[in-house]
Amino acid sequence: MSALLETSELVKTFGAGDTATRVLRGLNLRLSTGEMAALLGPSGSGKSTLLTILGTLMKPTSGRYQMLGHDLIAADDRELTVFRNRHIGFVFQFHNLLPDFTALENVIFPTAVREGRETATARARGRDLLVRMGLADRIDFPTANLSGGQKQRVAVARALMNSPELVLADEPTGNLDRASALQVMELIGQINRDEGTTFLISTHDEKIAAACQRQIVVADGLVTG
Ligand SMILES: Nc1ncnc2c1ncn2[C@@H]1O[C@H](COP(=O)(O)OP(=O)(O)OP(=O)(O)O)[C@@H](O)[C@H]1O
Repeated sequence: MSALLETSELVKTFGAGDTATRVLRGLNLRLSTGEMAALLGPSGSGKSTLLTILGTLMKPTSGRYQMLGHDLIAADDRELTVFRNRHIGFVFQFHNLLPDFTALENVIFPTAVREGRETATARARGRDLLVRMGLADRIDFPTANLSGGQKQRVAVARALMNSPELVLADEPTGNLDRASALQVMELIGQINRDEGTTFLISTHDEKIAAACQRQIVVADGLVTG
């Protein structure tokens, strides 16, 4: 499989002097197109830091990072925003849905804001994704009225709206019960198989990790397994 992204010798240090914390210590990672990988490691090992850097939301202190042939270290903020909007989707533990907006409005909202209008194509894509997330009968419900698992499935649909090559998920099932968590993972797996979307999913849960084809372990700021 071809490489979707590759990091080399990523270092991230927070702070300076005596209080400096070196979180990533020369981390090397390669993700192939179409992989569904779990990111495991003890609390504080640097998983969220790594996801934030891979999502181009923060630059490393040093090291190299390439995705789809782009040098994302050399890119400026404007180029990174364009790149991120086009190629990367995000799912977080706390989904940040707008509670008074319907499921469909939440899914298409970021795209509508970016494009300055809401198109029929976007609505159709949003509906299709919600149906695939098992939410056909919840499309026009305000998200305040949905269960935790349903909300997280809306968040996954929102992340997929622009057909990104990569979806980064930071403990997406962290506040769900086991059955809802496994259902979200099953639906992510279907999207991975159907659309070839690459997923990197941080989790503390071995069962969630086992639902992925690959397990990447981070410890002390390095990939150790
Ligand atoms: N902005 C920051 N400033 C200073 N230190 C930070 C900052 N962000 C993260 N850290 C530190 O970096 C280390 C790694 O944090 P990170 O959130 O990446 O770990 P994690 O593996 O995702 O942990 P968890 O599994 O508990 O979510 C921690 O010691 C944290 O305190």
